Amino acid sequence: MFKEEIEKMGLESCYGDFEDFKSRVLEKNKVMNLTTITEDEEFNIKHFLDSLSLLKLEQIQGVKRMLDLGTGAGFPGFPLKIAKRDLDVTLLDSLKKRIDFLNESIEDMGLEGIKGIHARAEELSRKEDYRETFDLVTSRAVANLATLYEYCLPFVRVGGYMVAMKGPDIEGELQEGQTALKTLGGELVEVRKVDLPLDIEHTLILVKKVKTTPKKYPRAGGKPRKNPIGL
Ligand SMILES: C[S@@+](CC[C@H](N)C(=O)[O-])C[C@H]1O[C@@H](n2cnc3c(N)ncnc32)[C@H](O)[C@@H]1O
Repeated sequence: MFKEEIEKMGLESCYGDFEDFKSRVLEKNKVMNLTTITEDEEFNIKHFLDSLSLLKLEQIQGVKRMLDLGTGAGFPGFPLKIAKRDLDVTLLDSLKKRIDFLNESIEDMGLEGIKGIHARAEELSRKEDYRETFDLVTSRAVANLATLYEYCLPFVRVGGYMVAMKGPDIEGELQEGQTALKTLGGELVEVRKVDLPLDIEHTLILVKKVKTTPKKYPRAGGKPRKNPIGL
């Protein structure tokens, strides 16, 4: 089923790389915690097809430099790089072992224009080389929206986008995140429902950066998570 789905997307030439990366994740998963999804087809759908659902957003087409924040075992950033070789991808996570695994995989697979960085989002976005420099910041399963806006938006250049990958029930989080979104210079563009095989329904929250983020954000000391803006 996966092969047919990626053929439909015109990505059949990438099939070998998807299989290669999956083997690496599953092999490493025996010695460290990378994913609870180990069954083949479930992995293909929940990790690969879900990550690739971002390509349905037309705003993604012109993106050159993207950051995947809280990438874990590389989702969605790694599959996006496999699918779009001209994309410059930074994979960010605060767990060093996961970033070490990703950098080893990048090297072994001979990929260029992709790197893993071990840091906390709130600290890295204060550095000049990273602040407001990305065309796109993605994030899946990292935090609630109000917190996530404070993690992600400082990295996005004005005119760029952030996409939060969420489950089906998102209304409450969207409401709660409104103050944070406005404070940090974001504007909600679209809430797109995505249907995946096995009747899985996910939601993509597409936000545009319309104004620069005030210098005092993100706040230090774990505040974005403990005390989200507006809550
Ligand atoms: C539940 S995992 C999700 C991983 C991946 N995005 C996925 O969907 O499979 C959340 C990841 O976010 C990372 N993370 C959480 N807070 C972070 C922060 N403030 N800065 C960087 N990484 C963070 C964690 O270390 C963890 O690997």
